[in-house]
Parts: sequence; structure tokens; C-alpha cells
Amino acid sequence: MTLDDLFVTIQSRKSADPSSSWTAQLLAKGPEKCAEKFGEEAVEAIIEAVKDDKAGLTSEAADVLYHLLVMLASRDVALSDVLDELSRRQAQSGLAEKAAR
Ligand SMILES: N=c1c2ncn([C@@H]3O[C@H](COP(=O)(O)OP(=O)(O)OP(=O)(O)O)[C@@H](O)[C@H]3O)c2ncn1[C@@H]1O[C@H](COP(=O)(O)O)[C@@H](O)[C@H]1O
Repeated sequence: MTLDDLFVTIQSRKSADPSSSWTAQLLAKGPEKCAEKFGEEAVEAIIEAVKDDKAGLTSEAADVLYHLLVMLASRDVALSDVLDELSRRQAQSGLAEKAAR
């Protein structure tokens, strides 16, 4: 399962019957609720990281990634645009490294 695959599945839940899927139910509650859930999951991941609980952090990190994708879908922001932004930054930092040499 890639993040792309998961995002496609999540996007398909925007038009699904809320009773058919937890994701469809969350999206039907609106972008504010999706953002709130993302925040909750991020805090849970922080707690596991501070405790140095690797299994707990792995599980919470999966929740964070899933809820980030739900939040992006809820606001019609494409995962590919986020990845393009990361690529742009990587290219910039590569240029800065070259200039420093
Ligand atoms: N990756 C996930 C995933 N990660 C977390 N969750 C759900 O996110 C919820 C978060 O847990 P919480 O304890 O916060 O939820 P809760 O207490 O039930 O909810 P609240 O009462 O707090 O609102 C759980 O109900 C999990 O099932 C996920 N639900 C779905 N997916 C994937 O999303 C895709 C679509 O799934 P459907 O939701 O079944 O369409 C599939 O590929 C799934 O594997």
C-alpha cells in the first residue's frame, strides 16, 4: 500500500454513503472535524515519541498519515501537490549545497 493508493481510496469515500465507511463518515462531518482528528492523532504520536515507545509511535504515525490524507482530501488539496512542494524544496536545498561548495 502506497500513500498514493490510500489517498485515491480516501478521495473515493468523499462520494460514498457515510454509513458504508468510517472514512466516508469522517469526511461527511466536514473539514473542521477532519482537522480536529488530525490534531488529536498528532498529539498521540508526540506522546509515543516522548515515551520512546517505538511500537506505539509506529501505530500512531500510521494514524497521523491517514488523518493527514483525510484532511487534505476534505479541502481538495492533492497529495501530488504536497509531494511537488517537497521536491521543490529538495531541489532548492540541492542548489544551495552546490552554491556553498
Ligand atoms: N488507514 C486507515 C485508518 N487509520 C485509522 N483509521 C480509523 O481512524 C479512527 C481513529 O481512531 P479513534 O480512536 O480516534 O476513532 P474513534 O474513537 O472511533 O472516533 P471518534 O469517536 O474519536 O471520532 C479509527 O476508527 C480507525 O479505524 C483508519 N480508517 C481507515 N483507514 C484506511 O482507509 C481506507 C478506507 O477505509 P474505510 O474507512 O473503511 O472506507 C482503507 O484503506 C483503510 O485501511
